[in-house]
Amino acid sequence: MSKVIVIYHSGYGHTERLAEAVAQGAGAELIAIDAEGNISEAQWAALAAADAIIFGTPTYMGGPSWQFKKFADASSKQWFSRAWSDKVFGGFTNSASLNGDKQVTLISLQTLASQHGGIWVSLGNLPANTKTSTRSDVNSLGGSVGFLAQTPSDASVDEVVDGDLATGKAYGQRVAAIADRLAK
Ligand SMILES: Cc1cc2nc3c(=O)[nH]c(=O)nc-3n(C[C@H](O)[C@H](O)[C@H](O)COP(=O)(O)O)c2cc1C
Repeated sequence: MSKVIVIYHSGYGHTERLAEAVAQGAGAELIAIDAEGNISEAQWAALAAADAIIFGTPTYMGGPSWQFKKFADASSKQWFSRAWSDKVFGGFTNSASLNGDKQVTLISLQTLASQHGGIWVSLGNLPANTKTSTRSDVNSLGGSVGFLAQTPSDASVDEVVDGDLATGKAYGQRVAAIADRLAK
């Protein structure tokens, strides 16, 4: 089985719950970027040994959190040595508004993966966009590039939307399955 890592930042815990769902689906190890935007040397080593890396961040002001961006900039060391080249990558983001400009965040995660020479995994689910669709459905936000989630601004961590958790779990499964296929 491939080694998958979900590396994420979460300021207030909502994105963390989604990261846990993605990791559950992927059978992945979780790495949290801390409040200063750092991870340990052991965690950098774990990323180097991974077959697949899934990035996660809340959308803050239409982009990744600064802590995630600090991690992304720090990965320029791995960029120089092509250490993450040909790994499988995925990404997700969560914001308060249905749109909230979070596609911009997702594209920045896809771009980061591409800078590293990675192989990006799309979401793979059809959108749930009919009259009978609800937020409990998989992919009710209608994403395709990666996994998008929306947590209302007044929702507690326990109130993260069930359909988003299901979408995240399915996305994690997809990234892990593709990493397994490429490892053969
Ligand atoms: C500084 C800041 C900026 C934010 N900017 C956006 C935004 O651009 N669009 C949006 O829809 N929500 C925005 N939000 C809401 C967060 O994306 C939302 O509350 C999310 O669930 C937070 O995830 P977290 O608990 O993992 O930090 C912002 C929140 C903060 C604190």
